[in-house]
Amino acid sequence: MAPASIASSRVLVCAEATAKTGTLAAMGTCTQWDIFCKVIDNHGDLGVCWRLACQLASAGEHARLWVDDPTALNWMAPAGCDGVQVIDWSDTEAVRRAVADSAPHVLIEAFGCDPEPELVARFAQAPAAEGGPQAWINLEYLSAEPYVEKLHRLPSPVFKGPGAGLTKRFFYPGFTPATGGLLREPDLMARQERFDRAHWLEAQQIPWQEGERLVSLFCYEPPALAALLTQLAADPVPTRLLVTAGRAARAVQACISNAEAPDRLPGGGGSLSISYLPYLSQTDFDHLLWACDLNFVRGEDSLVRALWAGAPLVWQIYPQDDDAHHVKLNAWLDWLGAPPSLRLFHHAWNGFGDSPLPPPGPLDAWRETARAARDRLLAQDDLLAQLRHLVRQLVAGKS
Ligand SMILES: Cc1cn([C@H]2C[C@H](O)[C@@H](COP(=O)(O)OP(=O)(O)O[C@H]3O[C@@H](C)[C@H](O)[C@@H](O)[C@H]3O)O2)c(=O)[nH]c1=O
Repeated sequence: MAPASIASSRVLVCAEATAKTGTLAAMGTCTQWDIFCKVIDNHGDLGVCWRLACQLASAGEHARLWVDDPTALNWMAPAGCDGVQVIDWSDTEAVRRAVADSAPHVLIEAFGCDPEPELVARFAQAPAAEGGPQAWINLEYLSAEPYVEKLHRLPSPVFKGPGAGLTKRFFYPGFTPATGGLLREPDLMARQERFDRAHWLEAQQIPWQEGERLVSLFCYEPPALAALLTQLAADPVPTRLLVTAGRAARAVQACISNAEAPDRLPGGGGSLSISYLPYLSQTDFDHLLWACDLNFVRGEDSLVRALWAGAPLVWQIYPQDDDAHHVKLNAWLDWLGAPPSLRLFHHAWNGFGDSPLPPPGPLDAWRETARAARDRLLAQDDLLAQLRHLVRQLVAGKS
């Protein structure tokens, strides 16, 4: 079951204002945004869509998130989000009610999933007096490859189905000013500054000792995982590895039980201690990244969050069959300005080539790289600001 996050209060505010002014569009704010999300595997699709929905709601918009499997929201967002309505897309009755309820002004299909045809029909026919269909956005995956700048904001006419005659717009998140940017809450940096690491670790019952290096691990099954564990266990600096729930924890446990030299791995002495974490809320996942001296992340959303954390980071990219992820990883390393040590480490961590995994670091240089990248990103508009700007331009016929 999804968390009960239907913000009737905000929906009412929208409805009352509409009655007074005649149109939602006339209000300039409080537009209804319907986001469609299919959970393929892992958590990134939902993680990104949930963040976007919450940021829209915080900005005073009405957001409905359609998701075919909302179960992960139970741990990702146990408190829900005021102003976000979750619609279980696999529930026929919920879909019927939501379609009958209202038509969106902005339709967002995340990662090329086809939105509910009946809602597309309502969207297409929305009368101008009610704000009309303002924009249909195809929100794409994140990449630092050059094609992103070329394709961002391009129109894509719809020829078939209930939306025929309308035009979708590609929206590409990205790392440079000519892309759609990255999701970032307006108060993110201020919250991070106020963060109390010792207090948070204690609240999570993580037995951290002063002087112990903290490393978070969120990964798939990296080929060099056993090598990393062995290195950390042999390092003179003590490390506490905070292993996230799910695939990362299973991968670590498999390494430990398969280890040829288990006496060098945790449980058998050495400098490495391991804490297995429960699934954290997205808010606490951020806290984890803020607390650590080195973050191993994966996929899409955790990469962005690790960039905002400003600590040294290592990315395991989502593997693709045709090895397209090699190009994607290198494009990101180029953008990052990764020093050779970080580049080499990424290649080994992601299983490119035969080089053995070097020891992580130097962490000071990696931190400097991460901070410089964050500064560049902070100087750019965030994804939501860019998305709203595009919608305003489309409404004004200027794009
Ligand atoms: C482990 C953990 C994750 N999370 C959240 C953080 C993120 O929002 C989300 C993880 O998403 P990602 O970092 O993107 O990694 P992912 O590997 O889960 O998702 C991936 O899924 C594939 C299908 C996509 O193609 C990839 O691009 C990528 O998005 O889960 C928590 O909130 N708490 C936790 O304890």
